Amino acid sequence: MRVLDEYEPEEVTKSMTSAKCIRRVLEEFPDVMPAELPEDLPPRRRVDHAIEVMPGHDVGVTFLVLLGGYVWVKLFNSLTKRQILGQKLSRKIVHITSGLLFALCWPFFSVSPWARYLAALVPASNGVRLLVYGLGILKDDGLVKSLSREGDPRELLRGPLYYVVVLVFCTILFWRDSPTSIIALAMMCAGDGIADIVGRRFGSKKLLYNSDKSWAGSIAMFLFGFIVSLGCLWYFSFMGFYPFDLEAMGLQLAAVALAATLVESLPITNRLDDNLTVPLTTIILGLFLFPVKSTMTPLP
Ligand SMILES: Nc1ccn([C@@H]2O[C@H](COP(=O)(O)OP(=O)(O)OP(=O)(O)O)[C@@H](O)[C@H]2O)c(=O)n1
Ligand SMILES: C/C(=C\CO)CCC[C@H](C)CCC[C@H](C)CCCC(C)C
Repeated sequence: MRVLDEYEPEEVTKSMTSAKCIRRVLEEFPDVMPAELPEDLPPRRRVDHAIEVMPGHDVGVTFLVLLGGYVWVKLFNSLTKRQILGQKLSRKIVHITSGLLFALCWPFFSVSPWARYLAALVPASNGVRLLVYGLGILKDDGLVKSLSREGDPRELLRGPLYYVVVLVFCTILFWRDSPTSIIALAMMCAGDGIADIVGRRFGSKKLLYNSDKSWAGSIAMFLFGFIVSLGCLWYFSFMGFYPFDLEAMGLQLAAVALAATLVESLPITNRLDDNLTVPLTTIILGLFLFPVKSTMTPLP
């Protein structure tokens, strides 16, 4: 029986996905354990190997992330109810953290083609929850208070609902195959979220073309959105999904962050919610600057 590194490179054709590679490796080397895989494999492939042989893995991860989302929002409900956090700040922290924490869970799903759809069930189920409480079918004052500006349940049907719809689309359309989805979520969650917090507090100098927005808020959005995008891209690169080359992508990322910041600053919020315009701008630009790649390159 050949050991792994006796695989001839041409035997691992370029068209093979990581799942096929690993399945072929497992067929050929059924007793290969992650510890015996070549040391220079990126961490992600070790997780792949383990996951490939664990049926029901994705269902378990989906359940854990769903539970995590419920607990996370419940935590801020409680902090708001006990007046430890103000309603506006609580809503913004949930806005900044929820979508990012959700995306950071993506690498723990398997390479199965169905993984993205299972993952999308998490924001989709939160969307159903927002509809049920936003339409008044059920009542939960704590949830409404922690996710709305003025405590009106119908507010859940705007910003928060658009937010989870964007999460569903980014998960299904892009998944881990392109940096675009990660950048879009970083700009929507971190960028738009920090603009509100910084802008309300330090935004005395308003923008010339929009007296509701400030220089401080927009500069904070650009800088924090750019930095969080870089951090997320580094994380997905560390997990083995695509290369992280600051020199190659830094300028393109700055251009995307600037475009999203400019769109957010426009006086169109009363008609078009930032939770739609910011990720949409990022995705349109990102598709040109960061082409969609296959999730993994075949094993060497
Ligand atoms: N570039 C920005 C963005 C926001 N703000 C401040 O943050 C407040 C809320 O910003 P806005 O974009 O209207 O909030 P949303 O993103 O719509 O968030 P939410 O709907 O969750 O309140 C603004 O009134 C303003 O005081 C700012 O100064 N500069
Ligand atoms: C108030 C919000 C937007 C308004 O601009 C954010 C709404 C958040 C959703 C109600 C909850 C989203 C939960 C995530 C999809 C899952 C998070 C899981 C993670 C492990 C915490």
